[in-house]
Amino acid sequence: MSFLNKEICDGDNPDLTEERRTATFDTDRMAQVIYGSEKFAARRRQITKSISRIPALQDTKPLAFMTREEKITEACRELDVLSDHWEQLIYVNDEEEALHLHREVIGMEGHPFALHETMFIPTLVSQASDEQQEKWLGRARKREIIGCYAQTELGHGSNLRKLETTATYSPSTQEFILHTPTITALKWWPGALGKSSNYAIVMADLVIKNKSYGPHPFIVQLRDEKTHQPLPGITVGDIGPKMAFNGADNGFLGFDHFRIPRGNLLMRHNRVEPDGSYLKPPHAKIGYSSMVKVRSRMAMDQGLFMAQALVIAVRYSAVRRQGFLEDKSQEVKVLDYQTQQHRLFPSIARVYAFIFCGLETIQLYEKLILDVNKNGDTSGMADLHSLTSGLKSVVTHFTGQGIEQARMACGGHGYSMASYISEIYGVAVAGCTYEGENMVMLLQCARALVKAVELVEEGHPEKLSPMMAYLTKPSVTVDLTVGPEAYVKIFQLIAKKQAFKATEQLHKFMVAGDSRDVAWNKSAVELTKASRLHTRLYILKTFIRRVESITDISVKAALTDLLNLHLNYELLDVASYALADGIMSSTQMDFIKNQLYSSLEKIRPNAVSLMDSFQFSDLQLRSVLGRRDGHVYQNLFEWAKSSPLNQSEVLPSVTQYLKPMMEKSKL
Ligand SMILES: CCCCC/C=C\C/C=C\C/C=C\CC/C=C/C(=O)SCCNC(=O)CCNC(=O)[C@H](O)C(C)(C)COP(=O)(O)OP(=O)(O)OC[C@H]1O[C@@H](n2cnc3c(N)ncnc32)[C@H](O)[C@@H]1OP(=O)(O)O
Ligand SMILES: Cc1cc2nc3c(=O)[nH]c(=O)nc-3n(C[C@H](O)[C@H](O)[C@H](O)COP(=O)(O)OP(=O)(O)OC[C@H]3O[C@@H](n4cnc5c(N)ncnc54)[C@H](O)[C@@H]3O)c2cc1C
Repeated sequence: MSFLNKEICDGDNPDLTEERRTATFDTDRMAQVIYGSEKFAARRRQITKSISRIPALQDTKPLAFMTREEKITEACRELDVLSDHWEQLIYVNDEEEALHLHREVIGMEGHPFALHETMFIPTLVSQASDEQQEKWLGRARKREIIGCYAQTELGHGSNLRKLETTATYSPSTQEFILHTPTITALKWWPGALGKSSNYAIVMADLVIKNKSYGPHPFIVQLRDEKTHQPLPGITVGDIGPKMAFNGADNGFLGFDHFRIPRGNLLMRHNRVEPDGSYLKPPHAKIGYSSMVKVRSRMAMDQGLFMAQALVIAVRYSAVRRQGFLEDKSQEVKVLDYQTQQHRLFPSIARVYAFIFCGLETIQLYEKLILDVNKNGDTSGMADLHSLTSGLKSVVTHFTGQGIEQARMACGGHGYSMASYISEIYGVAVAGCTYEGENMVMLLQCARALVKAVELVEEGHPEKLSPMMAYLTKPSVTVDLTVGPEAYVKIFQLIAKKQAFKATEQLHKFMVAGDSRDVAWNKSAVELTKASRLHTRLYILKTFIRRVESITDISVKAALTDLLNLHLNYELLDVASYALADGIMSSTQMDFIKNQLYSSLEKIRPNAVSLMDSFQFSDLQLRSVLGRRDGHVYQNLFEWAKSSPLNQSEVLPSVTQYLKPMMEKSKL
């Protein structure tokens, strides 16, 4: 079957054109599955087309050759152009369309609105009262003000209970006094805080009549709206260059007894009355909702990061020829090597799996916020917190690994910034740290798991949430040839065993006299293992559910191959648990390996199209190696020629140092 789009393929590298001819499915149809609906997939394409018609948004100097200041200026220039065209390009207030627009035009290196869209506005939506929304939300949405989310401090990021910034209520003036009592209390890391934002959501310890009520969100004006100068009492600046993400001005912030009105405490769920009396929220952690929101997006966002790296690596692997197989008259595409396929294809499967999870968790968050805001129903919070805590940790870890493999799969050229993979890697792995350090979040997920195991042990399995129901499944012998459900059963047994073992270890230390906290720490590695298995089981089940629901036969067939690869690869990856516990035999292991190798062969003809289906434009990819036309060598040469070092034949470093040094050596 051929789905070659003549218009697109004309003039492309013939090797890539051949790959596109062999695809067994329509990439537009696959895009509908990836992006969750026909409507959104079509809107993405429409937006991409509209962007391509705006000359001011087309390629400028490559980002790799820009200084940090130039990158920030360029991002702001693009934002300005976008704002002139905003209403033509996207439906106003459509978060997904806005994210796509930013991703495509400005890319992933950060920009002044990165936190405005992803945390500042969502915090106002979830935490501000109707009255407060009236005051700030409209202005924020119109971009009259730029906001960020200032929580982490120099001394504390993970342990929020120890944040030191205080917001002390003064009943006589009906104000909160924000203060940074020590150097470690300086806010440190918030994106777009340093130079761009003029407002921030500041998480500070609410203090009333000498009593601490823990971290609460406040909206704080940082800079004068006309001059952009910091307001008196505020110290703010950029924290300096980072591993990647250098288009963003992550910042520091200190307060010197800075006063804000009482109405600046976000009061949708809790209140401080004029006399200082405090009304509790319906759930103690409701103020953390913006973090849950970002975590619920991370499977999707990280999946898309890994997808970008894989589009580059897979296209390049179809163009790169090196070495021989049977035919000695022509070198083979490196994509034909089994090792190359094994390096890339399991990550392709993970990309799809992560994205399917992301589609689900984004919706779960939206539902939760509706339940909380409309009905005061907080019952879904604990489950979503534990699910997204585990998911963000597992997904970011594997995304980092997958991107690094994609880089190596491009050989030497992968190491060049022309590939853009190093930037994608640098940005993606920040996700292992932000929104909760991965180990810390795995341990949050483990709290829920241990509680669930304890319920089973106490004879209350009926109280388990559906996600934990597998903890009651009895051991069974499984015939792997029957299909995905058999893999799920084995995975469930492995995950269940580990959850029980880790809990047993915890209890053993407690019985021996350790406090729960100490016993917890002595069991922490085992607990994180349980969380990973639990989360990987969720990912696997989501992948299966999604593929089962697809109606397009050819898309479903291609994704079934990918799903089979995923099932075999994941099970093989955790086989040591299964072997140790006698859940799987070595014969079954051999079966899984053979299935895995045959999946690689099945996926091979669709590899390029599976990645083309993400429909990233060249503008978004920013990769010389990964361009859709596949003219890698010509483009690489052009790119190298544009290096600032090549703008003169003899560099000052040569005339100033190397020449005199060589002259001296002659004497
Ligand atoms: C957004 C990006 C999209 C686009 C991508 C483009 C480019 C990306 C590139 C760059 C990055 C761009 C943006 C990055 C933005 C980053 C922002 C940030 O990083 S903001 C700061 C994030 N900080 C954290 O995540 C801190 C982590 N720590 C915590 O969350 C908490 O301290 C912790 C660990 C949960 C503990 O909280 P604590 O208050 O101490 O609670 P306890 O331990 O006492 O637990 C008591 C019970 O409460 C439960 N709990 C905790 N949190 C929640 C919650 N949110 N919801 C529900 N329940 C919760 C906890 O599990 C306990 O339950 P049990 O008692 O066990 O039942
Ligand atoms: C690119 C980027 C963007 C960011 N953007 C923002 C932002 O917009 N706003 C904002 O407020 N913050 C932001 N942050 C900060 C980020 O949220 C924190 O860095 C993160 O939550 C981790 O906290 P930490 O730095 O205190 O790490 P630490 O907690 O100091 O981690 C150090 C080590 O200690 C371990 N550790 C800590 N506690 C425990 C525990 N209880 N049990 C076991 N191990 C533990 C960790 O696993 C880790 O190995 C950003 C960070 C980055 C890198």
